[in-house]
Amino acid sequence: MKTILRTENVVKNFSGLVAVRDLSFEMAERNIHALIGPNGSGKTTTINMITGAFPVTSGRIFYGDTEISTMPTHQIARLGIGRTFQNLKLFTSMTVMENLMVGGHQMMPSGILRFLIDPATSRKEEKQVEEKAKQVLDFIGMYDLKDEKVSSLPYGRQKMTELGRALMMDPKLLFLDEPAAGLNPSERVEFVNIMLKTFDLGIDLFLIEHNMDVVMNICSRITVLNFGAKIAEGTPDEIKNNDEVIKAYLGNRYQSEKA
Ligand SMILES: Nc1ncnc2c1ncn2[C@@H]1O[C@H](COP(=O)(O)OP(=O)(O)OP(=O)(O)O)[C@@H](O)[C@H]1O
Repeated sequence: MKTILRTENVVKNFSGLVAVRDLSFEMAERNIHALIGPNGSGKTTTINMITGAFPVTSGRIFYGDTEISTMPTHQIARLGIGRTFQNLKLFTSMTVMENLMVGGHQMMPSGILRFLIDPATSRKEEKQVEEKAKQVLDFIGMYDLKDEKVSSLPYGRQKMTELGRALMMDPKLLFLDEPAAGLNPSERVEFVNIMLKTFDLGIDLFLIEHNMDVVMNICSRITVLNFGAKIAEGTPDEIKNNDEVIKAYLGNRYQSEKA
């Protein structure tokens, strides 16, 4: 199967602290892949390097055949890599619709200068972004909430808004940082359903997640970090039964969740 993402010996140092050490892994196309591990093991830092938010200290990252290790965030986004954040990065005083439109505009060629030079094209783009936002709102089941201020919505709806904003950027590969965190059981079921629908659209998913029920049920491949280093990789069954992963992270937690 074709590889969509590959890291080669990636390292991230924060003034003396090695957050990610010599990390090499591959993600195959048409997969839901998870990155798991204890708090502080380097998961978010890894996503930050892949999406261009942090420069790598050393090592290389490839999206398909394209090296992205030194590309700026906006260029990586334009290639088709999207993300959501552990601590939501929404404009809370704006409406749901406005937040989605900000996401859509980031992918449009026109900026404020273009509006001054060519207002007709800018208006056409505005209309396209609005149409797309309506489709995305429908897809995430939030059309009725489109005019609500984000700050007035429950956390589960805010998280869904962030997913919607990421979808506005037409990703081919979407990174989700702890999608299930903070959700109540029914919100979690709904979010998982939307993630699966997103995958069915042809968008590959890469999750950081501590909820092992979610990970074990929807992911086909899992990479495990501990103290910044990869300690295991495999299918959910392989990971559940890996002694090093049980010792470093899972303990009997997964067994007790299943009980
Ligand atoms: N900007 C930063 N500056 C300095 N240290 C950082 C920075 N970002 C992360 N770290 C450190 O790097 C290490 C890895 O952090 P990271 O957030 O990647 O872990 P994580 O596995 O995502 O944890 P969690 O599951 O708690 O989200 C931690 O020791 C953290 O304190």
